[in-house]
Amino acid sequence: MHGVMFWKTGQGCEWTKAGAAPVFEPRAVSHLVTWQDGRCGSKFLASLPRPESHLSVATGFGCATIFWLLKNSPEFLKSYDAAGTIHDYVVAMLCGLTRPLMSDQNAASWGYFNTRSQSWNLEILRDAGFPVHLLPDVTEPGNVAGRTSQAWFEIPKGTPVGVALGDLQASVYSCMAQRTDAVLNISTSVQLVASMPSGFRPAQTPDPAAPVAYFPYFDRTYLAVAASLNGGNVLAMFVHMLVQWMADLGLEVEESTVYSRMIQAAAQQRDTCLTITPTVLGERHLPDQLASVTSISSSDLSLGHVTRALCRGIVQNLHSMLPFQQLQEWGVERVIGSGSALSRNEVLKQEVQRAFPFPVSYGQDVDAAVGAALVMLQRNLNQQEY
Ligand SMILES: Nc1ncnc2c1ncn2[C@@H]1O[C@H](COP(=O)(O)OP(=O)(O)O)[C@@H](O)[C@H]1O
Ligand SMILES: O=C(CO)[C@@H](O)[C@H](O)[C@H](O)[C@H](O)COP(=O)(O)O
Repeated sequence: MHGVMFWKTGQGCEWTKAGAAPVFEPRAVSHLVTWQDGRCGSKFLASLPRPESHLSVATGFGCATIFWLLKNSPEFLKSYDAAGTIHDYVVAMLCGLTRPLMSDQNAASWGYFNTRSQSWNLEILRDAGFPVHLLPDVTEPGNVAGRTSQAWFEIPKGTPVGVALGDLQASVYSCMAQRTDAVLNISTSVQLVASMPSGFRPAQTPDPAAPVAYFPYFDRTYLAVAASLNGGNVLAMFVHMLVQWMADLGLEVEESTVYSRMIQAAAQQRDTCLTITPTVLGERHLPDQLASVTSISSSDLSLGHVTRALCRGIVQNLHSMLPFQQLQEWGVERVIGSGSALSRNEVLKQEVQRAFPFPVSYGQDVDAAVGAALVMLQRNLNQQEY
């Protein structure tokens, strides 16, 4: 939802026949710059104008990436006249839109978008030389963006298509049954999310040092989100490191074997004094603070100790961003756990259960695609065109 890609209007894709059914293939498009992109360092971000928004701008956010390209690859930017998140691109191609349309959820994720006035910071951006023609039009999530211009995978031509939602908001919508639920997703990264009461309005100025951001949800409500950049990817890095060390030592081992053995070892090692702060990738609010290992004693060096400490560290890092007691103050009564890094790792589940002062349950259909479908069904069911 923070990422950006570019394309040429009218040449973004080509519809071809795959067997009997039409499919579209990308044509004059750029690669995707994702939320994980690290090209905008602290110095570069500090050189950007201050947004008129409650959300600050971090590396991997669409507008920061465009600013970077403007400074470092202006010729690249000149080759395109449309931009959006990758899901905005898909909607634009499906419907043959000449101008991309974006939900305020994705616009807020790009930065330089004011959720109160529902508008881009056009003046600030123009003054900084930003190519404002690349900013999509914005509409409310749940609105229809257009109709399919072709039949597509059994979906008939002329079917209404909703404007793309933020993937985080769509995942939350799929599983947050009540306002007293919080959602904890641990996949590549981690998000801990709680819903704010309907009258809640975030402060009007951005605070780059704040670990909790307020992302727009539906009907002018907000989600409080602690989005950590260090989740399952840290475990994946650890596994990759071990596999590489083994290869350097002349031994071959599959990553899947390492995952299962290390989880098994840590499951038997119920506690450890080893402390790992797992922020290998920094955090948006503390980009330069990297990972560390402390309290290393000779008795805590086994694979079980290290894996337990790593899993605990991921949960503790999240707690340092959004103390779990704060959730209690917001009225949270239950945590819904989701994400493949969590569902596949018993030790991470134990550490979550140990740290949260609430019951943790695991959703069956926690999925952005399910959330997007539910939004369109529930919010448009009574509209005339259905
Ligand atoms: N065999 C495994 N056992 C346990 N955890 C795994 C295994 N393989 C991957 N993971 C964890 O799941 C995380 C998410 O993996 P993946 O499914 O590839 O990504 P995503 O869910 O973000 O698309 C990885 O970062 C890693 O921590
Ligand atoms: O960064 C945030 C929220 O700020 C995430 O929602 C991010 O944009 C990603 O879309 C999500 O992390 C989902 O990706 P992944 O962890 O499943 O790879």
